Amino acid sequence: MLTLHSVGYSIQNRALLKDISFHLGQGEMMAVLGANGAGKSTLLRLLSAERSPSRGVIHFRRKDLAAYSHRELASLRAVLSQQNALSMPFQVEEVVMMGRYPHFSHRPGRKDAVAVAETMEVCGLSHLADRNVLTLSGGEQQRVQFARALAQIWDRPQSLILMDEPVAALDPEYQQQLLAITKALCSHGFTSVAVLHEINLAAQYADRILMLKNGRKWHDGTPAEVLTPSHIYTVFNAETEVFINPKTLRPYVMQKEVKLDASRFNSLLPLKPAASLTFSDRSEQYQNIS
Ligand SMILES: Nc1ncnc2c1ncn2[C@@H]1O[C@H](COP(=O)(O)OP(=O)(O)OP(=O)(O)O)[C@@H](O)[C@H]1O
Repeated sequence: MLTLHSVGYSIQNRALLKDISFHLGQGEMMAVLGANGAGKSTLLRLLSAERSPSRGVIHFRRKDLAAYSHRELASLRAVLSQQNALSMPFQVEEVVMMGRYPHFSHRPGRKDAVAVAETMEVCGLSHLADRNVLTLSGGEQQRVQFARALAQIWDRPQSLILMDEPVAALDPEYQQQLLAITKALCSHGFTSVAVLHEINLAAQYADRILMLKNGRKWHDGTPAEVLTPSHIYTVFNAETEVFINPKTLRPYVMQKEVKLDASRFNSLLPLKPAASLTFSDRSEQYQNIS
């Protein structure tokens, strides 16, 4: 479905991605993990053809990604990016229908209406169909954008879904729901790549995890292969304990509490450490601040 051969991307002589190779098969659900600035969004921009690699080549369905027209790509892959903010008062249904623009020229047809109705139902948005999208909460708007992306490829199994931090604004229920929908689609032939910050959601849903560090591929494999304490420490500089869920055999990562250098930290704070203060000390200090 998707193959990267030694892909690199540079901007103003700075290499943001270096020598990345991997193959993603049809039906796979890949999570991309990495610290802030590791190059995850940049990689997604290359996979969506928003930007072109400076080195190497990306093959999508055995053809150079650069050889696809915009229209062809729009009917084969959908993108849910981090910046989706709308400024016009469209109705929710109209925004979801925007996903169908590549499929009709003047008016939406029956297939388009069905795709919109079905994706809104799957995403639990049917009751919001005629709401002004600007009046929705951040999480609701994110779910509308997810439905728009799904509507774009709804009737095209074998398509690719690319998502950059799709669950960042969602509550726990909808985080699970969005990834469960994506996983269900992958079991029907779709393929997906999602940039995630939530390690345990990646562990729970992804077939495959790609870990990036400083623009390089650091680890690539199943959640159990990739999510070890030493790999996580190398990539995130975070101390963790990893347990295996006996039912799913998937890892569960527990982060250890971070201990700050107390003497240095306390010297930077405006107040004395709370433990050494009496109540009257504290109220006096707060009064002084206000
Ligand atoms: N247009 C640009 N010009 C210069 N540097 C850039 C540009 N775009 C991205 N970068 C840099 O490239 C690096 C990778 O950025 P990218 O957005 O891909 O990281 P990320 O892994 O998605 O990070 P985050 O988790 O914080 O979203 C960062 O150091 C960023 O500052």
